[in-house]
Amino acid sequence: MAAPAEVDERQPPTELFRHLRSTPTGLRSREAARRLTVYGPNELSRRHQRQWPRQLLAQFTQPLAVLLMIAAVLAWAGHAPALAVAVIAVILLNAAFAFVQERQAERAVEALAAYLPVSARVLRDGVLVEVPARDLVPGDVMEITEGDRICADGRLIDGILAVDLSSLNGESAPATRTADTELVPGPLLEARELVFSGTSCTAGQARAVVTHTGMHSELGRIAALSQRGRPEPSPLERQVRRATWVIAIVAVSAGAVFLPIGVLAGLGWAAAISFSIGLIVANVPEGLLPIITLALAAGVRELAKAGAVVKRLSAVETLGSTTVICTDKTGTLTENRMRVTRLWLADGDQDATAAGGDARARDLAVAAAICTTAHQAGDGAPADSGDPTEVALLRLAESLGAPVRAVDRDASRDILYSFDPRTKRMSTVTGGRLHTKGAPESILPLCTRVIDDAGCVTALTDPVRVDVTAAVDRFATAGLRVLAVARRTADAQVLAAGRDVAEADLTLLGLVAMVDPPREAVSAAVAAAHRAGITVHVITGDYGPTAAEIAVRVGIGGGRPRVVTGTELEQMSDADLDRLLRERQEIVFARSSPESKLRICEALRSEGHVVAMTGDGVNDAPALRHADIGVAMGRSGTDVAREAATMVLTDDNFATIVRAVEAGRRVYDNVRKFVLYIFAHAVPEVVPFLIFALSGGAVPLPLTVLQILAIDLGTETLPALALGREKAEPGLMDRPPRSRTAGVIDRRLLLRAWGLLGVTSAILVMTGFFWVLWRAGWQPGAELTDTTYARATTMTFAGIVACQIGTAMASRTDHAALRTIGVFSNRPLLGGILFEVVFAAALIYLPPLQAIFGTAALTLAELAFLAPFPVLVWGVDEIYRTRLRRRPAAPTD
Ligand SMILES: Nc1ncnc2c1ncn2[C@@H]1O[C@H](COP(=O)(O)OP(=O)(O)OP(=O)(O)O)[C@@H](O)[C@H]1O
Repeated sequence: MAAPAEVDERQPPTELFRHLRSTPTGLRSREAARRLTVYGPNELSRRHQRQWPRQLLAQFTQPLAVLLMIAAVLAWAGHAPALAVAVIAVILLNAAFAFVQERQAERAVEALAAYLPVSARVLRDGVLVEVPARDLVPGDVMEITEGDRICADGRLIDGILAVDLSSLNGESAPATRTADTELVPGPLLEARELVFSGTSCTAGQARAVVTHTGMHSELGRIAALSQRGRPEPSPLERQVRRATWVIAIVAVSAGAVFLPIGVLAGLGWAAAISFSIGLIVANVPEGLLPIITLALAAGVRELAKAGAVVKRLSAVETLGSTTVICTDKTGTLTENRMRVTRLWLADGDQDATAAGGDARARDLAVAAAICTTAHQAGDGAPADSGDPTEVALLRLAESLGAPVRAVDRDASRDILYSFDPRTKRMSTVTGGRLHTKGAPESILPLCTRVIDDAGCVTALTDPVRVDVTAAVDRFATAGLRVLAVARRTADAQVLAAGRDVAEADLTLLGLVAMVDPPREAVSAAVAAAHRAGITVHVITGDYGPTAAEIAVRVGIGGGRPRVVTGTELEQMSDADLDRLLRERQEIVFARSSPESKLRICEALRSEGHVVAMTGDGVNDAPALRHADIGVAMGRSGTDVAREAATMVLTDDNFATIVRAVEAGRRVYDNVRKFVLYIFAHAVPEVVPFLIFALSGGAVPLPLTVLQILAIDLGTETLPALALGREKAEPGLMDRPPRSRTAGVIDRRLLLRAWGLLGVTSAILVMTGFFWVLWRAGWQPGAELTDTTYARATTMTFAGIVACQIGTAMASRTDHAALRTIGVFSNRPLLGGILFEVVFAAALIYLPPLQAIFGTAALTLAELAFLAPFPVLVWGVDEIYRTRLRRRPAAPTD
């Protein structure tokens, strides 16, 4: 990338424009395209691409690899070179495997950026257009408004902003940035006229000329200096790492204990050492962690395709344990496509589509349309943009024959008091008149007059107030969103006194009521959430009855949701709120403020809930950060909310949250499946040694050390990987959420792995071994010929492989019968099993491999003896799962 011309961003705008060869109306598109080739795209280069050698090396320095290396050295020193080579092969294969998986996981997370394109508004050819943030170039004039992420460094040329610089200086209080400012020397980050890439705008509106982009921005410089930290391990990874260590310690201790016993039982020292090492290497589950990371990454990739982009791998598992979803109403439960259907004027309700002939209706519509910042498709914008409530108001004015053009509206506007989510109103001043629109309870108390039936201004009497309130309730109980519209003349003196003084003594023009129908898939998704034991609360800025009606239509609150208003919530003590939430009734929190979202989230979390919370505004960011899963809207939300969230919905749809919960549960289940599979093989591998040791050597060692390694190396991994891809089990969303404290490796899993699958396999394997010995006429303590011994150990080896096939099939479901998901439905697993069989056959029948692994060709009768093993192991587990399903409440963890 070429460096931009050395620009001093602290010079006055006129000189800065001269240096940047730009103007306050921005660049021409062709010039911008040329600069893009010269300066390169506005993005941070990925440093870690060059870090792969270090990543690969790290695989060899991690403790488990070091442990295996010690084992290899001991084997070499103990004159067992074949074993040493085999252990080194284990180390190399594992490192390569873990490295590839980690890279894949990283790539999955990186690829998510493509689902969340960041854009910026810039002036190109004098027109305000939206471009991908990576296309910004020095000299561009960008517009920044509340909620935007600032995409390049720049100097303000007009307007005033509050910016959150915490990403650069850690300072959480917003800082003011303004165009007209005296130059005060000092640190760059504190310059009041400058804005920086990577920070965000929390309030205001301004334009700035871009001075630096990409790696030349302040953020780029910081990124170039700092090392990219390793991502935090997820709770699941931490749990599994701990379990891996416990097992490694057990394996090492078992190896250490075996050594003297082996010698006492008649093995020579060299053979006993080999054996101890084999036991350790076979039982250390070094491949487990990378498989888990990969399973989580696969979950992330799949979720992104389904419309839910999660930013951390660990979010996938948290999603699975979600117990409460707190959702917005507008746009999440509803379509966010508003249409004004009803009006209220002093003489009563009117149908909005038939009110064209009424001058008062037109006046009301124009006043509402003037008090907007949105754009209608066709009116200077390719598509509707801005708040859909406002687009509906612009459409209303047009349909009543009094269109308000966005250019005229903006050009004639003197002041904009933007929408305040606390007061729930917005005002604009145009030509000495202030127009206000907002929640009726917010506007009505500020009104002293009203337009009467004849279109004249009269005093707003109490009976009329009662009429207005009744109309609001009438509209709201029909599920309509209601706005009051008012006006006043505002002279310079009033305006100088500030917003609070200006927004008073208003004349009420009337009410507008609009429909925003529920999204189609939401009812089914709410029902699915309920079946899955998840409570759904609605937290909305809208009016109680409107929100309650929408909640009822989508099935929240069982037909009669409890409504708690913002005022009621404010008056409620923390203890009362806890009590209310403990009732597990679904609640509509209406007219709520962003602060109340945070309070509800805290209360729910303190009760032990795992909370998914949606939000889209700047003020929602704290609640999104605080929730277990903060969910932001990809389409309608602000950049600030998207940044604070853990998950971004690219379709803004409630149903996607429920789908994400399902995916989270499935990934977690699959992790348990391959942990079960990998753990199960320990028993049939260890039991042969126990029998040898306990018999004091009267029974020959049923399995050679290289045969163990062959199982560990060649036959285990592929089926385990395939289990990570298993489809959702039936009933996955009919179970209550798993408890937050439940470990992935619990007692039930261990009992099933070791006690059931492991013991069954060990019995079968040892039966096969003794059967071969018996057929050869062996007596305890008697010497064996080499061929008989080789055939007997081969039988043990092949027996373990056969049992692992049964274990793999059994591990595919946790509760359900295998036929409900289809015996042949996991193709990768069938492939893995085929590989396992071919690998084992090669070891048994290829003479060069026979020589290394001490195997001998099995006869048809012996193969026939092995054939039922997989079905028996799998069958025993089917019986266990049938009994589990019959139990009244199947455990979920
Ligand atoms: N652009 C606007 N101008 C004036 N008032 C508005 C505007 N948008 C919304 N309102 C009023 O403020 C209320 C709350 O709006 P807010 O955007 O906070 O919540 P919402 O969109 O209704 O709900 P949710 O929080 O579920 O998305 C609305 O019911 C409406 O009365």
